[in-house]
Formats: sequence, C-alpha cells, structure tokens
Amino acid sequence: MGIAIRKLDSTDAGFRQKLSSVLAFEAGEDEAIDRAAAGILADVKARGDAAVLEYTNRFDRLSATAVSALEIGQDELKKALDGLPAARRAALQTAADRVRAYHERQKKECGSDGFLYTEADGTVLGQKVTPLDRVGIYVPGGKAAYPSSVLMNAIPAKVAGVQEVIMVVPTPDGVKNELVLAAAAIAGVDRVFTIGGAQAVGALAYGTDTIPQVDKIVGPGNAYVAAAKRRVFGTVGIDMIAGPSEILVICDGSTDPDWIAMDLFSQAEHDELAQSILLCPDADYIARVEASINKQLDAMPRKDVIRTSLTDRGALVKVRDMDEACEIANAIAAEHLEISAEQPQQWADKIRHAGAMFLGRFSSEALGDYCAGPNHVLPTSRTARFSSPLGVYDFQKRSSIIQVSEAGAQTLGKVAAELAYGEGLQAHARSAELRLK
Ligand SMILES: NC(=O)c1ccc[n+]([C@@H]2O[C@H](COP(=O)([O-])OP(=O)(O)OC[C@H]3O[C@@H](n4cnc5c(N)ncnc54)[C@H](O)[C@@H]3O)[C@@H](O)[C@H]2O)c1
Ligand SMILES: N[C@H](CO)Cc1c[nH]c[nH+]1
Ligand SMILES: [Zn+2]
Repeated sequence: MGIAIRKLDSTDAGFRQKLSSVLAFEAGEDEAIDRAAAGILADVKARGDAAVLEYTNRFDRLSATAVSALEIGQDELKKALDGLPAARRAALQTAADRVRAYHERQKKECGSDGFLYTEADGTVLGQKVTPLDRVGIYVPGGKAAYPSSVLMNAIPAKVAGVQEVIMVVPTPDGVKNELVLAAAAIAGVDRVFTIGGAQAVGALAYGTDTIPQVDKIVGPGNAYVAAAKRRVFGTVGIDMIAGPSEILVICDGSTDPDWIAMDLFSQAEHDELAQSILLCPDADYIARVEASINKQLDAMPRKDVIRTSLTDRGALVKVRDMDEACEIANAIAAEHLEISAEQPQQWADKIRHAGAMFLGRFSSEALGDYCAGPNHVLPTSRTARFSSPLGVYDFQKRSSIIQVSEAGAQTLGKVAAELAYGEGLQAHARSAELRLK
C-alpha cells in the first residue's frame, strides 16, 4: 500500500497556512500528561524513595523492594562493555572518541577559560567559568534503547569537568540493554539507576535517601519526562524540552532519490510524531523520491511507524528555487537540516536557523546521530530559532569577577550613589559613599 504523503507547492494560494498546519505541534500541551507528571513529582518530593519505587514497579513492571536494588554498579557496566561483540565495541569506542574530540574542541573554542582585564585605575573585571558539580542524564528506555544518547549526554558533561554524572534509564520488564550499559562505561558515567519517567526526573531534582540531588537534568524523553523537566526547572537547571525528531531536506534534485527517501525514513522511524519534509525546486525529482519511498517502505522493520509519521506529519514541497527553500528552512528552524546539493556552502550561508546542518550529499543525518562528533541532542519544534545543540557550555556556568581598586571606588562610588538615590535606595548609596575619600 502506497503512502499518502502530503504534497505542497509554494506557488499555491494558501501555501504558508498549509505549511503551518503541517508544522503545528504543541509540545507538552497535553493537560492529562502534565497533571500526571505533576502528581508524580509531588509524591516523589513528599515520599522520596518509597514513591520512586512504587512508580517504577508500576510503570516498568518490576518488583524491586528498594531503590538501592535499582542501581547498576561499575563492575556490571564494565562487564557489559567487555561482553560486546568486537565490531560493536569498536564502533562504540570510535563514536565515543569522535564525540569527545568534538566536545574538547568546543570547550577550547567557546571561552571555557573565562577572562580578566585591568582598567587604567587598577580595577579588575572578568568572568570565571565553573563546571557544574553534579548532573543527571536522562536516557530514554521506554520503547527503544539509545546508547548513542548516553554518549551524547555524558561525554560533554565529563569534558566540561562535571565531577559526578548520575544516569537514569528505565528498564521495562527488567530488561537491561547491554549497549546502553557499555556506553555508560565508555563515557565515564559515575552512577546508574534503572528508573525512568517523571519519577526519575523528580528523584534527580529533589534527591531521595538513595538518589543524590543534581544541579541540572539533561537528555531527551517522552511526554511525561518532558512535562516533568518543565516543572522542575528552577529547582534544577534543564537543557531543553526536546520534542519528536525532525528532518528537513533541501535537495537541488541531483542526489540519488533512494538516498533522500531513506534519509526521510531515518527520522520518521523514531516516532509516529516525528517529522520529515523535503524542499525541492524540481517537480520530477519529487515524484522520483515519492516513488522511492513507496518502493523502499515495505522492507523497513519499522514501516508502520514510518508510514504514520510520513502520512500525518511529512510533506514533499515543490519550491520556486533554492533561495526560497532556504527562506522556508529558516522559518521552520528544523532540528536537522540536510542540504543535499552541489556546492552546499552557498546555500548554507543563507541558513540562520537549524539545530544541525548536514552539508552535501554524503552527510546523511544518521551519521550525526551516532558518530560524526557534534551532539545529537538538538532543539526541535522551531526552538532552533533561539537555542543551541547540547554542548560543553550546558555543563558550565559563569560567575562575574569584580575587584575594584581604591582609585576605582572613587569614580564608581559617585556614579553608583547618584543612581541609588535616584532609585530611592539609601543603603546602596551610603555603601558606595562610605568608600569615597
Ligand atoms: N531528541 C533526541 O535526541 C532523542 C534521542 C533519543 C530518543 N528521543 C525520544 O525520546 C522519547 C523516548 O520515549 P520512550 O517512551 O521510549 O522512553 P522514556 O524513557 O522517555 O519513557 C519511559 C517512561 O515513561 C513513563 N511512563 C510511561 N507510561 C506512563 C504513564 N501512563 N504514566 C506515567 N508515566 C509513564 C514510565 O515511567 C517509563 O519508564 C521518544 O520520543 C524518542 O523519539 C529523542
Ligand atoms: N535522531 C535522534 C535525535 O533527534 C537521535 C538518535 C539516537 N539514535 C538514533 N537517533
Ligand atoms: Zn535518529
């Protein structure tokens, strides 16, 4: 059975409105899920381990008797790594090495050393950069296991200098994923608990007798996890609220259509709500991609998920030209943008909003998911217009340094006092004035 994938043409009347309705996705707006997450969080805050244990046993169908029994020790992580088939272990190690190298470069280039400068009167100003002490990383485990997400969350934390990384991952029916445990070993995760959902977020945010409270929670998860992260923000930091995966492909019509069809599948297979969109100025080429989608779909083990995702949220869009494709891409601000074209740089120069850009025919998005090096935790649902990929900077914070000299206090003291009187704040003004000679 063919897929009824939506076809749009940018010259049609009402195109922008049709495109907006395809893109519409209200993350975390499901009130029932939000209420459930709020209830679980309140219970974990009030009852700690007992609540975590109850929810974990209920939602993941376990029969644990203590939260401490849900911790996986370092020796089990190491055993999982040692037990991997050689090719899989080598691939995991290569991916980890590349992710680490990229994030080390990021640390060096992104001002991780802070700065200090001295003014003429001897006043020193600057900024100190400090890693967070302890972070929690949420690794999803409900419907699928994500070893690559272990690397993408834990490695930048360790590169930033975080002392303690606490990982949570649900194990429905008690089934542990060996590759996830091996990835935790390679990434240097300090402690692992097999808990998930809102109860895991609550445990990390508030702390329990067994699970230490963290300073920040990062990592993707389902709607319960997203709702819980939104709610604990403020008590702890969070990275972002990641929605379903998205891929936007801009193609000039000269890449093998089978490659593009499979790239669209690659994100569609994540989730029925995932979004895959093609923008192309060549109508014949779009027809060839559509034919390829129908030709290749039946061989995909996750064909039902792909079909639903492409039917409900996918689109093949005929645009006037590549310039218009870039303009539309900026408005969509997709999590992943592939520019599959000759000389992709000329089009990349016009892109301002995308979580990650994959340039040229050989840069398939899947390479970024696993091993290219940059992080695969990326802003979704148009949030790439104002936010960035997960990175070393998410595990650091900055403190301002102000060391005013005696001479500096004479000048600044008068300015501050004047403004403080203007605000009606006498103590501020006097505090500045007492240091005047
Ligand atoms: N953006 C990224 O980088 C990225 C990477 C990997 C995965 N993901 C996404 O993360 C998500 C993972 O979702 P998942 O479900 O597989 O795993 P998950 O670990 O996020 O959620 C599983 C947990 O949800 C809780 N839960 C399930 N049903 C519940 C209910 N009725 N009431 C309360 N809690 C309930 C349970 O505690 C369970 O342990 C997917 O949407 C996937 O696409 C994103
Ligand atoms: N594409 C996902 C982020 O949107 C990340 C991932 C993990 N495994 C495969 N893909
Ligand atoms: Zn993916």
